[in-house]
Amino acid sequence: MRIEVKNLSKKYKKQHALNNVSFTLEEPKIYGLLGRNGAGKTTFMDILSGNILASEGKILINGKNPFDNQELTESICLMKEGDNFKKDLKVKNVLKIFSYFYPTWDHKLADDLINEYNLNLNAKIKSLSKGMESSLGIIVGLASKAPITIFDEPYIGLDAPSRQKFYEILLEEYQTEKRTIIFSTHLIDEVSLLFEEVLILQEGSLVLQENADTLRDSTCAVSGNTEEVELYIKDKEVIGKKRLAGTMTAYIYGSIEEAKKQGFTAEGVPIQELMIYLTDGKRGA
Ligand SMILES: Nc1ncnc2c1ncn2[C@@H]1O[C@H](COP(=O)(O)OP(=O)(O)OP(=O)(O)O)[C@@H](O)[C@H]1O
Repeated sequence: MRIEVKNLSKKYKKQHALNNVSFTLEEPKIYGLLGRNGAGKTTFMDILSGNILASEGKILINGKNPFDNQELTESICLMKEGDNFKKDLKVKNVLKIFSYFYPTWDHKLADDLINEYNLNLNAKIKSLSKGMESSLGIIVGLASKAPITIFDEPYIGLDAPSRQKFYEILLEEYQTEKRTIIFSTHLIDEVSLLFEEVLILQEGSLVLQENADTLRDSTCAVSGNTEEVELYIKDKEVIGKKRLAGTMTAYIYGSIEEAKKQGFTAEGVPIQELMIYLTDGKRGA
């Protein structure tokens, strides 16, 4: 499904959670939506899911507005870090409700995942541990097979092996059937290999949208004497610069080898580091 975000803003009183954001998600991919606390990620995901209205601008999914549009909301599954389910329901009731709601629901996958995560179907949500409740969120998100599936830090309380299992199953499922998966996470190092495209929000604005392989393979951090680095990057595409006491690190699109040949210190830029750099309010260029 094609998602077009057009001049999207959301204001809470005077606070801009999103400020004139525009981008397009063209095709089914695994998108990483990154940004620091309060950057506007959850607000964006809530508007996309049709849960809240934008103050200005719009999101169109295949040309239509998701707010109050059942046909579209059946195609979108948003699982947040908690409070996805009513506390008095049993696990089996939750599965039944979501299976009715999503026409694409995969019963077999849901059953397999319930076994995998060892959940008791008769347990009430309020009796589940944080990790167990997170597992159920992951199970519902995956089994919904919704063409747009959104995970907003869904792993609170999940231990590392359980998260690893989730990433593996997500990839397996995605490889058998592509869908748009939007993943918001603070565990960037852990998840970044899953991403095919990365979007970074900073204080309500989009500061980067890029193919993840391009970020991994075609960006580098070049460090050295400020004047020499400035000269070297003059004709290059620069993502940003960081200065420190006569030295400079420039984040650029370019080859590590080439920069090394010129005598600079050069290394790849992990997505985590790029995110920190791009969202550092004090960065100086
Ligand atoms: N219901 C609300 N009422 C008032 N302000 C809100 C509300 N929801 C979000 N905000 C504000 O909007 C901004 C963006 O919040 P949002 O939850 O979208 O960020 P986020 O990127 O998801 O953050 P985090 O990584 O901490 O979850 C923040 O400044 C937040 O305080």
